[in-house]
Amino acid sequence: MVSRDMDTKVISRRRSLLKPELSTLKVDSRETRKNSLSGEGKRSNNSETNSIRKVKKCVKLNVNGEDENVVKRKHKERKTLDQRENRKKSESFSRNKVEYKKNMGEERLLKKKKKRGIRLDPHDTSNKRLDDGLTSKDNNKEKQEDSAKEKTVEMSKNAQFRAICPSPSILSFVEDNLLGRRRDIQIKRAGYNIELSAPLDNIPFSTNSERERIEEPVFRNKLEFFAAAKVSSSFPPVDLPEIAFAGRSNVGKSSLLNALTRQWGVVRTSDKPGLTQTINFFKLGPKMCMVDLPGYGFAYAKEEVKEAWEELVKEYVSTRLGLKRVCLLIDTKWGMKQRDHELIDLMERAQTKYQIILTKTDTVFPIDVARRAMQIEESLKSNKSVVQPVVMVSSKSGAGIRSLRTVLAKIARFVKP
Ligand SMILES: Nc1nc2c(ncn2[C@@H]2O[C@H](COP(=O)(O)OP(=O)(O)OP(=O)(O)O)[C@@H](O)[C@H]2O)c(=O)[nH]1
Ligand SMILES: [Mg+2]
Repeated sequence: MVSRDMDTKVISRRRSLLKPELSTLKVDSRETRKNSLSGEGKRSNNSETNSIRKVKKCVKLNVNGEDENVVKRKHKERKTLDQRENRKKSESFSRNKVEYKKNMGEERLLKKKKKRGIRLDPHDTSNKRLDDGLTSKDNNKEKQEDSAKEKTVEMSKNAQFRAICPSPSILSFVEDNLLGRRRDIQIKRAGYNIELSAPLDNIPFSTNSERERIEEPVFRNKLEFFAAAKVSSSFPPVDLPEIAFAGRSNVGKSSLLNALTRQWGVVRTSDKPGLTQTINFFKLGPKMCMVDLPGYGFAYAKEEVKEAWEELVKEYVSTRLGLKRVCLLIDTKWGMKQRDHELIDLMERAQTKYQIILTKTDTVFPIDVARRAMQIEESLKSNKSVVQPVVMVSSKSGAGIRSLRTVLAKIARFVKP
């Protein structure tokens, strides 16, 4: 009985926590007590225990006397709350991580920038980082100023070039020989067969090939290679009058030899500067010798090797006894360069006869060919060893080749062997 009373008491104490059905249970428990006091039989007693059991089934109490369902619910709620908090924390952590990385990256960049900004004394010669910091800025400024100056000089050079008025004789020569960049249709209309190699060098409509049609008999001879020299001691003995072809690398020296003799491929050519690396001697019949010189200036070769070629060329043009003329080849597009002037000075001092040949005339407009010829003729007016006029040619189109043959054939004619 005591235990039963205790149960009912606990139930009433916890009624606020219980569901509505519990209030009915409370009524039941009161009735049970009444019944028990009035001494009613076992039946009522049993019904009371049954209802308590029912309550016990619905409401499980834990050790502290708390309802387990409620505790569970609370626990669940706390758990979900905790999970939410954890998620928030992890999100904020990853966000922070990204920000941290960003900051670190910026810091590193700043550090790098700071490194570049190290100020160094420009007058301290022991300092090896003169290109850093302020000095580099100064250098850049200087460079920019220099390049701007160069540009203005270059521009004024171009302007000066465009202002040249070629003489009527030069202009008419350019037109008559179809020098300069021409369209195939124009060459065709002039009566030349554009299917032939170097068509402008041949008789119009000629189907006869190559050497037989050459107007200067000396150039109909076979071109024969007979010696190559890397040093002056290996120059061959002087037997014949020599005509040498000098100029910057890739200017078209070897190609011109082939075009003059219409013997394509006898002298090797290449679009890579620096192919001819020795002084090559070719016999052209019993009366003349043609000499192909290595080029100077830019070439695919080591610096010391190029210097050796240049020295060899200088020695040849200033000391060779049999040398009757140096054809100094100049690219029409680029004109004369520093190295060309150096060689001219040397030949002036050595009193070696030389003539300027403008090459690759097919790469520029006819008016520019005339301007370049005029410009060079004017600049060399006071020189003593130069042979005028400037000759204009194109080994590719054949323009001007016949005129050059005429000039060179005269040398062979008048020279006594
Ligand atoms: N468009 C055009 N190209 C030419 C002419 N003459 C030569 N070339 C080209 O220029 C390049 C160089 O010609 P080369 O005759 O080997 O020149 P090089 O002066 O002997 O050169 P190095 O032996 O290196 O000093 C080749 O690709 C030729 O085809 C020309 O009249 N017109
Ligand atoms: Mg060559």
